[in-house]
Amino acid sequence: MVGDGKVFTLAQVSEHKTPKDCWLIINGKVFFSLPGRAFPHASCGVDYAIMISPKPKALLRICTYVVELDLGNRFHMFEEHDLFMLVSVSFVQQVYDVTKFLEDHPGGDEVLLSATGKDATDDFEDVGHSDSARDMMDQYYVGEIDISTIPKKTTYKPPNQPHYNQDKTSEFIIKLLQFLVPLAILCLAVGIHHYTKSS
Ligand code: HEM
Repeated sequence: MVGDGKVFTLAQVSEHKTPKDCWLIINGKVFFSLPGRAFPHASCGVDYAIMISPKPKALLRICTYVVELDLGNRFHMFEEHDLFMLVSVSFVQQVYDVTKFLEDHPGGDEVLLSATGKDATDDFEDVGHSDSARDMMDQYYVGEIDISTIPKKTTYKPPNQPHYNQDKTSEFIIKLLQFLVPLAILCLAVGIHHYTKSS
């Protein structure tokens, strides 16, 4: 189940990128429900796995994201048995209309404008915004984005390495010949010298 807000595509959000109309896509808030309990807001991110999980590897096997529940300013660390319930998690990104905030943003309006038309979560997180900054976000919330419309992050793949010959035998034979051939020539020369001298 996803929040009640309107769901936008990336293309729709990208239309709002001017100083008079500026929307941002931030965060990876998670909406999901556990049997009998509904948690409307939870933030997620792989970084939290390292921070909060006693068993990050086990956790990451179940779900790429780790969820940290915000229960009224108290953080709930998942117990191991909770993790198996993450299968029903839906990931959504919030859309914020920050037009009215542009002038007042302590980081300036340019950074906000440059963060439009894409998932600005990393930009937002890199700054290390305070809790009060996060609290302010709710007033600019206009909906959610359909994350399937956001291109997946591409990971760097090194170009294919040239195929090295693993068989070292031929290399060894060449080195051996480089040593044996001059030695054979030397022996032959010495032999000829002795033969001609004695005759
Ligand atoms: C709704 C979204 C946002 C809100 C409500 C917000 C709010 C704030 C607030 C209150 C501060 C003062 C410092 C703090 O309390 O953490 C701040 C600083 C800053 N913000 Fe944002 N911000 C938002 C989005 C962004 C985004 C997307 C970026 C980057 C592209 C950004 C970049 C910065 C920078 C560079 C500073 C200055 C940090 C410093 O000088 O130490 N902000 N923001």
